[in-house]
Amino acid sequence: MSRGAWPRSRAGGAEGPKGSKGSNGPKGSNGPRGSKGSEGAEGAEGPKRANGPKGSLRDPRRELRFAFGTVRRRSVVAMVLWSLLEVPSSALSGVAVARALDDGFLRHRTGVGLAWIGALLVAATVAAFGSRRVFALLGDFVEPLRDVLVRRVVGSALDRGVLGERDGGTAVRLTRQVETVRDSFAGIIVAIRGFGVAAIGTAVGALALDPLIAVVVLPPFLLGFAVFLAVLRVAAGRQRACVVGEERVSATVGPVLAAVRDITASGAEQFAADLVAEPVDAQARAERSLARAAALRPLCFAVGGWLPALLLLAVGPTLFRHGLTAGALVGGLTFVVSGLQPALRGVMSGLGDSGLRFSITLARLLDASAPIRSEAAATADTDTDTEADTAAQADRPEPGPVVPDFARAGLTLDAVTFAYGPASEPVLSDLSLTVAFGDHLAVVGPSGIGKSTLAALICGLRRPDAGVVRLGGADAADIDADRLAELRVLIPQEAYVFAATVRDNLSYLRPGAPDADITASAAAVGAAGLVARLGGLDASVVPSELSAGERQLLALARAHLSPAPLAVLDEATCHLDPAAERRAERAFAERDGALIVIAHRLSSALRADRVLVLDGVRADTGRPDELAERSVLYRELLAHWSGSAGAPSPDPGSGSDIPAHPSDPALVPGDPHRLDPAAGAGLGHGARQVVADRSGT
Ligand SMILES: Nc1ncnc2c1ncn2[C@@H]1O[C@H](COP(=O)(O)OP(=O)(O)OP(=O)(O)O)[C@@H](O)[C@H]1O
Repeated sequence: MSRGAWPRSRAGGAEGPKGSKGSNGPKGSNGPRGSKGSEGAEGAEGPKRANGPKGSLRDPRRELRFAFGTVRRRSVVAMVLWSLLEVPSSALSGVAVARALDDGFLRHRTGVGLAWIGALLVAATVAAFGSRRVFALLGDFVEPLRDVLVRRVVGSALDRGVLGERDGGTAVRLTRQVETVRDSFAGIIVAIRGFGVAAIGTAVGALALDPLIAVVVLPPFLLGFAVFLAVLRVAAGRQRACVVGEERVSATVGPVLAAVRDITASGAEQFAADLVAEPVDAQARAERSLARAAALRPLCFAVGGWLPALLLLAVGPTLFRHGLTAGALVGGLTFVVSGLQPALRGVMSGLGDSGLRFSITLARLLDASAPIRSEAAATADTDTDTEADTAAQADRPEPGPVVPDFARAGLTLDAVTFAYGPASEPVLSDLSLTVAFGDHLAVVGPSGIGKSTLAALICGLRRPDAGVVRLGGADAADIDADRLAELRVLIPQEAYVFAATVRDNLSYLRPGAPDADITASAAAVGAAGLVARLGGLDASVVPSELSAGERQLLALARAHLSPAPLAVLDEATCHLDPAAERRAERAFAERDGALIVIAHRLSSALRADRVLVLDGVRADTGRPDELAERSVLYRELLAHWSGSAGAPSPDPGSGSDIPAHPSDPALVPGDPHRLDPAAGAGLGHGARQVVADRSGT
């Protein structure tokens, strides 16, 4: 038996195994949350790997847990429900053949025989419909995994960059490996699902046809599968040993070959040969051991796939004496040949090939992209053990799980400090802020001052180096991803839409939302016209055919519909014209909950109840009019914005319901280049003053 039966899966296929040593496992997927000093935080390349497998290479369950942890429960439920449509076809296959023979063709009742065959065709059509939906659903399984991995790889590369490590193309290679993981994960899902459908269908069908058939056919089938699982476990371990052995060989042979002239000159040939011999022998042993495991795979198929058929034929004459009909015997064989054998073959190839490729590539990927945390964060954590910090934590909430309640506790930032690297200046320092349920806060500040960083901290995407961000009273760092998604929604500047229906895009954060709610949210943010033009909720979205403004409108509608009480708009309306922006912001302000707008236009700031001005590491908060009086930076920003207020960037393709002409209250009607002093109504004194100043009145 060639070892090809257990393909030599390599990390990332063609890219080869280059991951780093093992790590102590994934600690989340959203950025730098891993523990300092994890082995995975070491460089991802080079001879360090010669030290052999650590951590993850010993435990494939880690990869499976990681992958399935990204799958939403509703996707699993949908997959199971659609798969159920395939069970009748599987169950009917043997039954229909048996009845067609016994009740139809063998009694010269052709019509009855054809009717059973017709019933089988109908069931197969229903099954085909179910399969189609199942394959369409595959994306819901694999895309979240890919997103999590890409975020992790890119985040890790950025963090390493900040720490001064050279990337050397690792991020690109790892990103390619992400595709390998995604495809092999899909292979695993398909294999497991197909096996389940065939096993359940055959069990139900065989019992319905004649329990004797089930008794003969199912035990060897399950035995073959059980043996395969046991062999798979062994093969996976040997596969890993081969990968590691290969790495040891290359790490040892490489330096020896590079030094061959010196070795010859110093007469150290024997020493060098001994040095290389051990890893080469170990590698050969690992390969032979893998080949032996590979030889067991056809045996498993023989037991699970062929033994049931042989047994059926062997005991057939005996069963006839117990009332088994010729049709039932043929039906039983049909179950074996058209149900059990393909299912076993599929699961063997899915778990044996895709499974091993998945497990090893993902293990490498997780290790090589293990999150690293800034020194500052690590130091902060270490310091928490000190007495001083114990005292400082006295006013933290009671220990124990806090159930976040945004309506009660809103958002608070307590003395938050954050820097992108240990050697970097903090972007935010000692920032405290409270946003209650119902608040509308605008965040303003010069470009690069830290507004997006603040948004990421608020949303729990980054963890402060010092201080704490609390959402609904709970430390955002302790809230799991699903709960976080229920608490806050972040709409970034680059809106994300995906190739699916308009409904899928809009209800992504609130699956199963009624159409009326989806339509209401679309209308509220000004996307109703766009939805209508696209062809309604069932129309397909082709992301590349949408303008940036149209993508923003869809993302805004999706966020508006989400159940999260806190909405954070990080320049999320920058591709809309001012009127469309005003409408979208108003929709969010009127929504139940709190709104934080990272403002990029004067009007956004003036509309808010309060404004947070970020100025270097300093910050000031107040009503727009108060700030216009006391904050030099805020006045400068207003002046800068009002100077360029006439340069709105309406997106002609935004599809907004609102005319593209800017009708912002702060702009002179018909003259987008000037501010309207009359617009001062509703604005504070300071803001009115600025409007008046800038409009020359
Ligand atoms: N991932 C990162 N790694 C290192 N530095 C970063 C990272 N992201 C942002 N920065 C730096 O942190 C600072 C704050 O960036 P941030 O994007 O939060 O500013 P901003 O106020 O949102 O800017 P803008 O208005 O231009 O979007 C900038 O100096 C930026 O270069």
